[in-house]
Amino acid sequence: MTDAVRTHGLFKRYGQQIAVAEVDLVVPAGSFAGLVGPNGAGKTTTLSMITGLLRPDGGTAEVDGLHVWRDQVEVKARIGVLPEGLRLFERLSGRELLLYNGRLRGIPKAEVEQRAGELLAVMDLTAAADKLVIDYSTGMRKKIGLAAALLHNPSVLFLDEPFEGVDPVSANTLTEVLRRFTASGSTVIFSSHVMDLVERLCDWVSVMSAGQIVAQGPLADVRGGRSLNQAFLELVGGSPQDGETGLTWLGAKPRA
Ligand SMILES: Nc1ncnc2c1ncn2[C@@H]1O[C@H](COP(=O)(O)OP(=O)(O)OP(=O)(O)O)[C@@H](O)[C@H]1O
Repeated sequence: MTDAVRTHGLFKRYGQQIAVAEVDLVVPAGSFAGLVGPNGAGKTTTLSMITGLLRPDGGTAEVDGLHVWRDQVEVKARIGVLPEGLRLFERLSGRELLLYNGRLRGIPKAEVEQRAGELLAVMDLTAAADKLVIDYSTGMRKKIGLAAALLHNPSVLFLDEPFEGVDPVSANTLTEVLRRFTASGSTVIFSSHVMDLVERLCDWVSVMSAGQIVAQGPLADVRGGRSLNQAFLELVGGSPQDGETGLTWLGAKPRA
């Protein structure tokens, strides 16, 4: 089977800083895949290059066997993206935003209206459907962004920190929507810092550290009998004691 995503030697530098150092990321089709790593590991930079938002300095990226930068139109038709720091059209209502996105994607009007109504209902946004996006909360923005990314039924969905700012009830709903999506053979790739969530949702994990993939494969293999959190700490070189060095002054009572 074709991998949903495959990169070869993907590379990006910002001045002296190497953000992504020849990364070979693989995600099998139909996976619910997690991309994890500490702050600054290169996750957003990697996802941006795979989704055609940022041009790599080296290497290649393929989605469904198509070259991201050579077959741009075909790739963009197949993917849905919820990027970090998503910019939305603030002066449209949630419903208008979905209808506009659907028309841009070339979906017939009646079909877009039906899909938009269903997505708004599933995301619990029906009551806010006619409110301007500028008045949406952080979690509501994530949900309308996710609805926009799903509207054209993409083959591969890329989500950068999709659960950040989302309340637990909505997070459960999003989880169910995404589970249903992968059960039908589509692929989800999401970045997260929340190991419990990744462990609960994902069947495939890629761990990044300092611009490189340090572990990748089925969840059980990456965990290796440990919790994912423990495996993560061992892989990225952290230890639970690290936070205890220094800071002896913090919390110390002022001397009388
Ligand atoms: N536009 C930019 N200009 C300069 N350096 C950048 C830029 N974007 C990212 N970097 C650097 O590239 C490295 C990787 O950043 P990136 O945002 O990809 O990490 P991340 O794994 O997504 O981090 P986080 O978990 O904190 O979101 C970091 O060292 C960061 O400082």
